[in-house]
Amino acid sequence: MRDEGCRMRGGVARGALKAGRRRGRRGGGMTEVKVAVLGGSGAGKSALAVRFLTRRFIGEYASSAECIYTKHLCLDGRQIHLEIYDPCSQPQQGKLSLTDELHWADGFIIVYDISDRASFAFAKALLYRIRESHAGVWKKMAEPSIFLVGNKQDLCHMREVGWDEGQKLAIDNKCQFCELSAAEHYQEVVAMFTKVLRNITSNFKVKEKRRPSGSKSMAKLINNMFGKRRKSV
Ligand SMILES: Nc1nc2c(ncn2[C@@H]2O[C@H](COP(=O)(O)OP(=O)(O)OP(=O)(O)O)[C@@H](O)[C@H]2O)c(=O)[nH]1
Repeated sequence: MRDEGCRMRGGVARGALKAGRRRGRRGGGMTEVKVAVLGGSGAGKSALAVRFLTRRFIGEYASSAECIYTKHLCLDGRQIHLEIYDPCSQPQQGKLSLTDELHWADGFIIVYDISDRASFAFAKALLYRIRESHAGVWKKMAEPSIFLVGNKQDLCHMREVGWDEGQKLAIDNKCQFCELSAAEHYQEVVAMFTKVLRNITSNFKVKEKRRPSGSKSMAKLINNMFGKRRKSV
């Protein structure tokens, strides 16, 4: 994967989520990929996104503003315009709406902190909400790509959530799983994001194959309308 720089758009994220529902192709042969990083407060959402984008772990991150980071990169010869949505502090109680996120994102990274059981319960609720929506309103849309991440593996001496619990939750929800530390495992963070991007772009390829191109479908329509008539004359 080749890195071609990144940019951050803060404050306007909610509006951008509502506006940016176009999927897949972007001008200039770019593929547009949108990933939402979700999880309980303090699970390490910003740390993961910033680590991937800048290689740095800076320790403290503003949690009062949601933002969308953008990055251009080249993956498997494909130019990608990546947008990463990082919400501000997500309350671990209350009703989960996620409507905008579900509509906006092509894929989700659900983060919990292995030293905080409440964050694991919240990750479970998020997965349930995504699955539930997909089975309902959005069932005609492509299966979203989901990666469950147990963060803060460097704090395993304070572990409250077992590796096997994370693995089981991922299997039950048909998603990928890993444990890592945004603080200490840069390569693992990159590998995880790369898997998410590969998964999403291969979903796009399946969709492209299934859907006939504009000109082909127009030809089919014309054929259906006039071809049959010609036969009967
Ligand atoms: N030890 C350790 N601390 C981490 C790791 N990742 C994040 N942190 C710390 O956990 C705290 C919360 O990290 P954030 O990235 O702000 O978490 P967040 O989920 O974006 O938090 P909110 O925006 O408040 O919801 C910060 O103090 C980070 O330094 C990690 O891998 N290991």
